[in-house]
Amino acid sequence: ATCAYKLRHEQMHPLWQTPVEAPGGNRQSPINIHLRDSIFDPTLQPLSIRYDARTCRQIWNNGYSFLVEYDDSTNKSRICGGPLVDHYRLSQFHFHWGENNLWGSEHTVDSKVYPAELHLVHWNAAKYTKFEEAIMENNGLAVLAVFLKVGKRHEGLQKLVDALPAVRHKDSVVEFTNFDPTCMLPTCPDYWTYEGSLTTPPLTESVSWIIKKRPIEVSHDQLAVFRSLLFTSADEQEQKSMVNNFRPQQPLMNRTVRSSFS
Ligand SMILES: CC[C@H](C)CCC(=O)Nc1ccc(S(N)(=O)=O)cc1
Ligand SMILES: [Zn+2]
Repeated sequence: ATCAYKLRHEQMHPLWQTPVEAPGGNRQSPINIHLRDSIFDPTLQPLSIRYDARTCRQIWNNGYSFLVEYDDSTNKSRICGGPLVDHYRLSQFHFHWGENNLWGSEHTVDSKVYPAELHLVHWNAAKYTKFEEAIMENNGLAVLAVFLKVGKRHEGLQKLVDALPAVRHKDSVVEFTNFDPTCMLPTCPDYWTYEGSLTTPPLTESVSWIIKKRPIEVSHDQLAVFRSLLFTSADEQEQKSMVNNFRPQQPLMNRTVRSSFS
């Protein structure tokens, strides 16, 4: 495991080879979830998740991952409950993955790493008027994370996989509609939660993280299509494959991870 860990660190995306420490960060993400130190919190509510496929708008390659973006001008796609006090609107979802099936996730569970991790990004529409404002506030964002493991083919994901070749290069955008992210959520309601940050710049400490305990399964071939994307734009001569786009893990500092299950 240590050799894979070392190899994983060396393969990391150049952006992270010199780990970017947020100035004075004491609630940075991602982290390892150490099960023995997590605390069951019986006051945690069930998560209430409502997504409307009709709010799905486009998919684009931002040079770091590929994002599926939603219309967040209404509360049609939103989450509330769980550790959240307010309701949060879905803005986009994206993934982080490795160059192989040995690593790729940002969070780990007792140091177990998954080949990929899904992030559904929401912002606090009860307190703020737009995403760019919420991103700067300590209760501004809620990211729902789901681990991916390699196994049987994920039928719901195939529509997304089929759209990826159209956004192969950085800054390419295509219309992408009628996709309900509910199909990518495990049926098991169990999750961990902790207060953290964005895992890419601006690294703002504004995220309530909600991490599902159970992974979803995708096929080896589906994950391979993620790795066919490029970090580079069409006009750059060197084409770099988009892999290992995960941030190094950050110190837990004075934080506790709570679980919704005992
Ligand atoms: C000027 C800022 C700009 C608007 C930010 C756009 C954005 O959405 N950033 C983002 C979102 C989620 C994550 S993660 N990986 O889920 O922690 C990381 C970065
Ligand atoms: Zn992410």
